[in-house]
Amino acid sequence: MTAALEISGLVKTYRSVFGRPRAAIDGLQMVVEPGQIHGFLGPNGSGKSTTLKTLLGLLRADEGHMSILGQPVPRHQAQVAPRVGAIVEAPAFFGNFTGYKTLSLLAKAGGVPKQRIGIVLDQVGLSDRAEDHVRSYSLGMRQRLAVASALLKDPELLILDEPNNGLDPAGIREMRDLLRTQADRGMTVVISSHILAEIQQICDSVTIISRGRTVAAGAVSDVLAVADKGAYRVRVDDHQRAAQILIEAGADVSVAGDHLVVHDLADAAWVSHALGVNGLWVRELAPVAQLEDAFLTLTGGGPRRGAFRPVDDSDWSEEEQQV
Ligand SMILES: Nc1ncnc2c1ncn2[C@@H]1O[C@H](COP(=O)(O)OP(=O)(O)OP(=O)(O)O)[C@@H](O)[C@H]1O
Repeated sequence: MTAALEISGLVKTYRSVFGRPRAAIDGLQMVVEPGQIHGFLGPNGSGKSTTLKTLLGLLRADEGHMSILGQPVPRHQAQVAPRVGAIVEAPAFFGNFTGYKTLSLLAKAGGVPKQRIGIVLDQVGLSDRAEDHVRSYSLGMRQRLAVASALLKDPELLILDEPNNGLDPAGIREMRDLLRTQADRGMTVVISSHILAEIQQICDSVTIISRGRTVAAGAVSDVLAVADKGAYRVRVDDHQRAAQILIEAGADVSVAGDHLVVHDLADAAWVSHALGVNGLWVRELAPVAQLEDAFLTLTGGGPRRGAFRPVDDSDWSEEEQQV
């Protein structure tokens, strides 16, 4: 089956007049199968927006191959554009226009039949506010209006950069249902997000990037299994002191919110013993099973040696590889 989206060996370097050239994307790989909801994840500055902008023809790549719905881009961008809906940067709406008028202008400009406006307003839950001015909309409602504008042409591929920004928990749930309904109808959805628990609930597959490179990709369960190897989630009352004890005892530890993740652990009992003899009692000790932990394991300080990396790491310095 033809991939909905395929990127290989993508390189994008930003050049400024004064500073050094900066490789924002450095050999990135990504494949999204049709009909899936795919999470595109990475820490701040890892290159997600640059990748999506390059894919959509807003930036020019230095190297690499990209295709959308089986068509190489940017060569066939004009042909695929009507089949792709995207929000990559928060769109600016006119506050004096109503939601309906905003969408009707966009529909007219895109040659979309008027009937689609009511349908998409309904899909994003804005029908009852359609005649209100956009300036009276909350951030979350503007976000939903943006998604409605991307859905207008009933695209085969929908690309959303941080679609849950500004949404309250109920709004996030509605967005999840909306995207799931679209995927069940056969639409492929790519979302970038920092809300990893949300991604874990909604996505069939993910690509995790760090420093412009792919560090893990595949079904959510497969990515968890890769990160899971030897990584344990540890909860204790005083996790700062626990981290200190474990690091002094030679463990590779990162702090993840209110708990620790201990990496490359051969024997989990070693942790409870090391903490127990120091008077700290372990409340939870479990293999990593949350995407958030997997994400930290895979991106903490950059790609880790031994983690699944379908890209060449020969140009990484020894120091960088060991972080
Ligand atoms: N116009 C630009 N000129 C120079 N450097 C840039 C430019 N845009 C982005 N960068 C740099 O490229 C790298 C990747 O940025 P990008 O915005 O793609 O990351 P991101 O993963 O989308 O981050 P975030 O999650 O914070 O939005 C960063 O180091 C950023 O500083």
